[in-house]
Amino acid sequence: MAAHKPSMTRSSSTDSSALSNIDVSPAQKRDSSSDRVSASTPPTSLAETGSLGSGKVGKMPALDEVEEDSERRPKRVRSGISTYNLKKLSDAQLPATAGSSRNVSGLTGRTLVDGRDQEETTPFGSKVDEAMHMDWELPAGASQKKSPGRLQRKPSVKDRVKKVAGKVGSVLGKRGRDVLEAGKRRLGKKDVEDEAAEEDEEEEELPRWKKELDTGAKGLLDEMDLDADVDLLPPPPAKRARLSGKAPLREISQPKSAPSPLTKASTAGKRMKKWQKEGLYVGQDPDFDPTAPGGRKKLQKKRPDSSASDATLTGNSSASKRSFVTLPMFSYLDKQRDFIIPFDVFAPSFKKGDEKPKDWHQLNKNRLVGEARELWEKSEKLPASMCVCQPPDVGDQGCDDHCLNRVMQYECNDENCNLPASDCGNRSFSELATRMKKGGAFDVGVEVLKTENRGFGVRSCRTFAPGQIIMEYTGEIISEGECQRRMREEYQDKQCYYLMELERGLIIDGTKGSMARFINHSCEPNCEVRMVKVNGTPRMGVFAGEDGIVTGEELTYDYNFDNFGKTRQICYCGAPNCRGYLSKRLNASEIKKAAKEESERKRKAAEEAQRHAEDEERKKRVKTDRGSSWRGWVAVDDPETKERLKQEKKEREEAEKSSSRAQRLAARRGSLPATEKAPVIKKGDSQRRKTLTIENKTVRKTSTESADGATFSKPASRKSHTRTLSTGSKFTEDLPRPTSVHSTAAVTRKTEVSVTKVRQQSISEEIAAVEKTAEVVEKTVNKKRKRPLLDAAKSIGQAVKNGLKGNEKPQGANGKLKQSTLSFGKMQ
Ligand SMILES: C[S@@+](CC[C@H](N)C(=O)[O-])C[C@H]1O[C@@H](n2cnc3c(N)ncnc32)[C@H](O)[C@@H]1O
Repeated sequence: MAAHKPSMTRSSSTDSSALSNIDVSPAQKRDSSSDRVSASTPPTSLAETGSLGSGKVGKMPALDEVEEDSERRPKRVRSGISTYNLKKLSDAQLPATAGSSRNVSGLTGRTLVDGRDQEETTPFGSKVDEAMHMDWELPAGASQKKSPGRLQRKPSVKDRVKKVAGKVGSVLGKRGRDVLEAGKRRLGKKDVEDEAAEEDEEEEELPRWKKELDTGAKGLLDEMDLDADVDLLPPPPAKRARLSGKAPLREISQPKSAPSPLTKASTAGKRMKKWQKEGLYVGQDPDFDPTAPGGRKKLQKKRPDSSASDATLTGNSSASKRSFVTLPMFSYLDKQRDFIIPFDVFAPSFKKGDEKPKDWHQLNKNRLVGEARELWEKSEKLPASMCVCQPPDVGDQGCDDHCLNRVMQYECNDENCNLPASDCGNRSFSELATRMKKGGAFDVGVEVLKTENRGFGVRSCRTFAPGQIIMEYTGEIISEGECQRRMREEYQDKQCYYLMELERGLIIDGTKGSMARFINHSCEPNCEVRMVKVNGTPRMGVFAGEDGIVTGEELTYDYNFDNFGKTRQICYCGAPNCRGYLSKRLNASEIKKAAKEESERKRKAAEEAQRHAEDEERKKRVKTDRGSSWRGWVAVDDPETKERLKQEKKEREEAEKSSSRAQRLAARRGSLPATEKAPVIKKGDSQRRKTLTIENKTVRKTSTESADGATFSKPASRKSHTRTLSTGSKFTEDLPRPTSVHSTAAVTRKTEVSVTKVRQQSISEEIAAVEKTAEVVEKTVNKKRKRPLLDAAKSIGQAVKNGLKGNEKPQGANGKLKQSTLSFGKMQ
């Protein structure tokens, strides 16, 4: 079988990272096997565990392990699935060791090349073996018969077989077995000579399962409208989305297409590693470390162009320079997910139990509605443009910031751009179309998340370079009139609006629209939304901002609207320079005006607050001053009344000072409190008199009604009235000036009661003294006689006491005080 020995080494000819470093050279096999295994593994645990976590891709044991294992096992002939052993197909060239047969699922490079022990037992295998040898060692003449391109395709025959086998080893389900059988039949039928010719047919007639595997998860945007560039791509893959569980399988093949900016790297040079296409590294340059100080600067250095960045991110440039890539965004893992197994990392889509947006009709292409259609048709046709950009230097990207098309917001295409697509840096929507066509979660690169206080939002699940297109904002295109109508009639009760101006007079209503509708506002955004004319059609794209986007970041842009809804909405973006509201960013004069208005508003608010505080304070004071008898009158703020009362007080004070009569009375009264000094009422003060009159009446009434039942039931003299009145007046004066007349009466009543108590004490003392005197006199003067004087004194005293207690009327003729009572009156 010397002719079957391949003489070349293949290090990266397959899509799979697991298979990409398989060395089929027997000479080198043993020495470098372990190195190759590690080299084919992504540099962190993510890629390794991606396959482990999925549970669908077979575990890859280390080569030594496999060898040991095989030596221990007895050699056995396998049938069924095992007859399709890749060892056969790949024409093993390693020296055979006893019992080197292995389980298919334990795929390693060694497994693929060491299958000699089964040759005799598998005619099918030997056929394939022959075919494989033909691939590699066709005589020169034979190869010349075929087209020159054939030789280039030959490695892919092998790869494809390996892929199939890889699936057998990894999927291991009924489907896998069916596939295997189908492949077996197909291969078995064909003649070796014809096989290569049929490759192309096979490629076209891929069964559904193959398409699914090839395309992987369709992702979330299965209705994406693809523009003209899509024509260059092969027919779309399976219609239904296959979610992240299948994501690791997508790497198996790339769609054959004309080179696009995105696929350029993979078609022109090395193929992309799995970890570069799936997982948190997607879109990330190996040199890029967002956690390092100034790490983002690395992103900024890149050209603000998606195709350029994606080309560099494929690993062709810096990936090859480094043996390790930087770690992905751990914030993503810490904050958003439980880090259980890395498979979670590979499943950026919704998990069970996550809240999903309701009432979202996904619409991934713009739809003209109503009169917008007419407006659209009538709209000014854009003039054709042609950029004059020169081919870029090696490693650079053309159509940069100076590109005429770019400046005019036109996207370059083959008609309006001189450069080939691979050199042009102004084909964002074309790149987006390619990504969406692939449809995997990491190609789409975004997912919906539920935020704490802003409803739903959108988060990236890959890295985007500055200026790279992320997604398109699509929805129903409506006219302004229709927009007003919807706002008025349909959305009046809504919290969220999804309206965005596309062009003059045309608005995109994303209520039915793409995932971009969920992007929230931030006063310090990381994205920007721009209109670009693609083949003459205006489209709205969401682009990464100048700092780029790292995996796990929430996407935001500045809404910058005038009136988002009827009232201003409070902004919860949390940016240090947050404007506070979801409102427009203002220019200098508007800021000045707004600042003035704001300060005026603040001043008024402060005044109001001050007034309120004063009112509160005054109410409190009034309450305290008035004590428990206070009935809740409101203090009067009327300045006139205040002034008048002040004046009155002053007059009274002066009168009090100058009244000698008042002083005499005070001296005579002795025990009475000084505050009860009677003021002198000025003549001519009619107002004052009037007030006093009212008080006077009140006092009289009070005397009668008093619970204490004052015994002075004989109408009080003019003098006593004056005294009482003065007391009431004084008390009133001390109050914080309620103007109610009613208040004066109440206060007066209280005053009267307090005065009466003082008098009661005084009277009692007098009575006691009189009684004592009478007793002494009678004892001394006439012991034998009756004691009329003492009796009279006692009688009077008793009467007074009774009167004070209110029990009985005082003793005396007709209930009236006797003569002696008059002297009591004098004693006051
Ligand atoms: C276009 S929608 C964005 C998606 C929305 N969060 C949802 O759940 O559908 C705009 C609405 O989101 C909310 N929103 C967006 N950004 C916000 C922010 N920074 N602060 C508060 N609310 C915000 C507001 O209610 C706004 O009307």
